[in-house]
Amino acid sequence: MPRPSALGRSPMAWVTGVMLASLVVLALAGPLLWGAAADRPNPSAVLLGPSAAHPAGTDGLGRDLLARVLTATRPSLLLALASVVLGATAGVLLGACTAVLGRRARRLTAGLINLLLAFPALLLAMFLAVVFGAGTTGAVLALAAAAVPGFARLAQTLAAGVAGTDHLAAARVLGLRRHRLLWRHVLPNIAEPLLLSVTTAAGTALVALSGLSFLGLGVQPPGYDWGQLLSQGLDRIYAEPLPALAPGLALLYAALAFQLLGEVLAGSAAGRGPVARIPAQRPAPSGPAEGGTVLQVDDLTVELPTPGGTIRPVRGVSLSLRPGEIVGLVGESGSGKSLTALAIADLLPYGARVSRRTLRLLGADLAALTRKERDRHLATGLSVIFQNPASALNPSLRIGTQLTEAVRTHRGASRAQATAEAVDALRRVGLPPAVLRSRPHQLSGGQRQRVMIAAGLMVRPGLIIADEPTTALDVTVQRQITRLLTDIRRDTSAAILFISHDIALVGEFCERVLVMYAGTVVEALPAARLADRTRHPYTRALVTSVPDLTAGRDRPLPTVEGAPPDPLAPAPGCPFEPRCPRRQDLCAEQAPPLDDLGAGHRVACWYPLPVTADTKPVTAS
Ligand SMILES: Nc1ncnc2c1ncn2[C@@H]1O[C@H](COP(=O)(O)OP(=O)(O)OP(=O)(O)O)[C@@H](O)[C@H]1O
Repeated sequence: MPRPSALGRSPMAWVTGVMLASLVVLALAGPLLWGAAADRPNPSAVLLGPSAAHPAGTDGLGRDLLARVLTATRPSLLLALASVVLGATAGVLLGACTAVLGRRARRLTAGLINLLLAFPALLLAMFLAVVFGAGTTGAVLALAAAAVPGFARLAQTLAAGVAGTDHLAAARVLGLRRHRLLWRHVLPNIAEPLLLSVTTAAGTALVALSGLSFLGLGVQPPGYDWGQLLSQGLDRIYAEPLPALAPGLALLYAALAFQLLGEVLAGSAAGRGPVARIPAQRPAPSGPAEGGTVLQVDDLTVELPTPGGTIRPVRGVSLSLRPGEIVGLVGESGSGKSLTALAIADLLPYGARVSRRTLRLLGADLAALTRKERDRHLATGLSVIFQNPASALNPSLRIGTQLTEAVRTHRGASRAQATAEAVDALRRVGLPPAVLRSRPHQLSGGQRQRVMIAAGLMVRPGLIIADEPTTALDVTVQRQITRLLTDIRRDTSAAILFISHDIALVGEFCERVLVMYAGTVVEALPAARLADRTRHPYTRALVTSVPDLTAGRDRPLPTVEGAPPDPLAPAPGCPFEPRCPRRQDLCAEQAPPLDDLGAGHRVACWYPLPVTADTKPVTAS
């Protein structure tokens, strides 16, 4: 929310504060100070004009109109606020839940919101006021119901932004239930714009409620609010304008105060600059690996619907990791690395279809588990470190809350125990316990990435998937993070799947490397072979295109000529064939199988390169 210091410097904020304070004082003190005069009939002073005794005149029973206007502040404000709170609560819950519902329920809810929005709000309020019955309760409920669609649409739109964030994905992997996702991860991140809307909606509700009372559908005699006083004053407006003007001015003053409040809060929020986008890390636990394998994936394929048709960005990928092993998954942008990781973590976007022959994590066949069991197994066995630590941590939560959430949810750990574990996890990644009290925006990029890694360690994962965890960091911090991952592997025996487009980094940091191209693994080999034993022309091209400091500065950097194939029009042959310097007829006709060359080396190429010793050494870029 806006900082008090920023608000304090704005003259408009001061004016707004004074106006709101005066309304609050009037609402509290009005009935006590002027309630008696407002209700006391005086047959000798009926329908008088303004005078010193009655500055706004009197009504048909001789009651002082100024006293009635001042006394009506409380009911007018309370009823308007009640209708806004009810309408906003229902609307926000309806709209925000679309971020955590399944596809079908989300569509139904979105359809319902669209349907409700088709009715003009004020007409709907009047209709409902008649249905609920003329009176205070009916008017408040009618206005609340009429406000629901607007708030629902706003919350739905805002929540859609949160739904695509890494930190919500991270929370899903943690296995948090939907209501918890909603309360902890969606609502806090959309609260600010919603609160701004609530303030302006309060002014609108005030006017609308007075309108219903004016029409005889709202507050009923002997009760009264500004709308009803306005209606009574209107009967004699040509003879005495003040009895109508006084409640009208009060209404205008209060509506303006709420409107200004919205403006001040919005201005302050905008001036603060964008909120650091969050996120964090994900989950994961530990468990015994079966047959010495932490992860076994065979023939993984992912299909995604796109406007141009269905694409298969991952096709028949197989990989396995043993405890304590660091395997690199490398390839140019769009080769399917992230989708492979997301498929393993069960985090694919809505609409994705996944098929696989085997998907075993820590001894469990994920396909054989129920949804709930799978979520729990993933939440306690797998940790995912996202590329952008600034967007992977929830900006609205303290680091301590984010670190302890998973262990408290899954292991039922007490707050003290979870905090002790969080301090230990932070220590392991080289951060002090004080970080627990920080929020993500108070940390540097490297510190956030360490926090993400610490969050993953909290569940003692058997497998850590690090999806380009160093791409957003400078080279020095990159080194610190890769060293940290190496230490973690040594200390915990967790296997690490390290995804990167930087083949030099992968060659240096990993033990085995899988090279992906156009959704398939084209070569798998020990990292030590990258320098001079690559057999696939694409891998060789990647290796030779790594710049080094000794290259002549006047010579252009080597690049891999051409572009990856169009995923909407896959060719039957080898996907690299159009760019391959060694292509022959067979390459365009048939995709090559991933042949085993022995010594952990496999290649998918009809005409693999001969082994040479003249390839340049791979050095970190
Ligand atoms: N939600 C989606 N809908 C449609 N296509 C998608 C979606 N997500 C990814 N793709 C496409 O799938 C392909 C593989 O994407 P993926 O993110 O796995 O690539 P990547 O190798 O990780 O690339 P990068 O290094 O840029 O992250 C790309 O062509 C991408 O455009």
